[in-house]
Amino acid sequence: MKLEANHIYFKYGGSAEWLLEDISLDIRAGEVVGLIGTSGRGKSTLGKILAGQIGGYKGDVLLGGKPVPKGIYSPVQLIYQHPELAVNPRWKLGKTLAEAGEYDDGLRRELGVKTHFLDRYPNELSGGELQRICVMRALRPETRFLIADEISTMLDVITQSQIWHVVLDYAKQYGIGILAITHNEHLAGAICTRKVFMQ
Ligand SMILES: Nc1ncnc2c1ncn2[C@@H]1O[C@H](COP(=O)(O)OP(=O)(O)OP(=O)(O)O)[C@@H](O)[C@H]1O
Repeated sequence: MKLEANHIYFKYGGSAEWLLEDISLDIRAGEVVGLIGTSGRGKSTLGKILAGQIGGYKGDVLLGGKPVPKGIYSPVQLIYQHPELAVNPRWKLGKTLAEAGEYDDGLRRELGVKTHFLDRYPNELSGGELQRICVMRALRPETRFLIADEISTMLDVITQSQIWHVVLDYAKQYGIGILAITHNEHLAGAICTRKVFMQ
């Protein structure tokens, strides 16, 4: 199975020029594709389009040759650089996690998510603790592709490598394909099976 973006054109409202102009990209099951490019080039925007979080583009996003299903737990999961923007600030984190269904307790331990974190609101955790929960939410057997948008930039090197280790192991186990958006050439060199440059 592959996730593909075919001939995508997109601009934000009010802008005269295309931000994305005839962009095509595909990610196959089990691949770790690094998406690399200068700041402001539209990498995060493309990630959001692939994950179905932005509409109003021209072109197609297909999963296994069909439009990505909507209205259910999405098989294409996006993890953002800013975890605080990805969760409901008024919900305790246990509720946020439960929304996606039952969670895997082994995965919780591997990611270093303490059970008492789940009884707290997002502003009662550090950025790194919150990001671990967002990673945990996105790693489910139903996930087919993961868009990881600078997911570890706010973490120290040890935590960064611990989290990527868990993500890559999980992806391998379930044949998940990953698009890793990063500025970090060292990280891309260590984790990616292929790199795509947006210039
Ligand atoms: N919601 C929005 N409305 C209007 N313009 C936006 C919006 N989000 C992003 N942009 C603009 O679109 C351009 C591309 O942003 P995007 O975040 O996709 O780039 P990027 O390649 O991921 O950048 P970086 O590497 O700095 O994260 C930027 O010029 C940004 O200011």
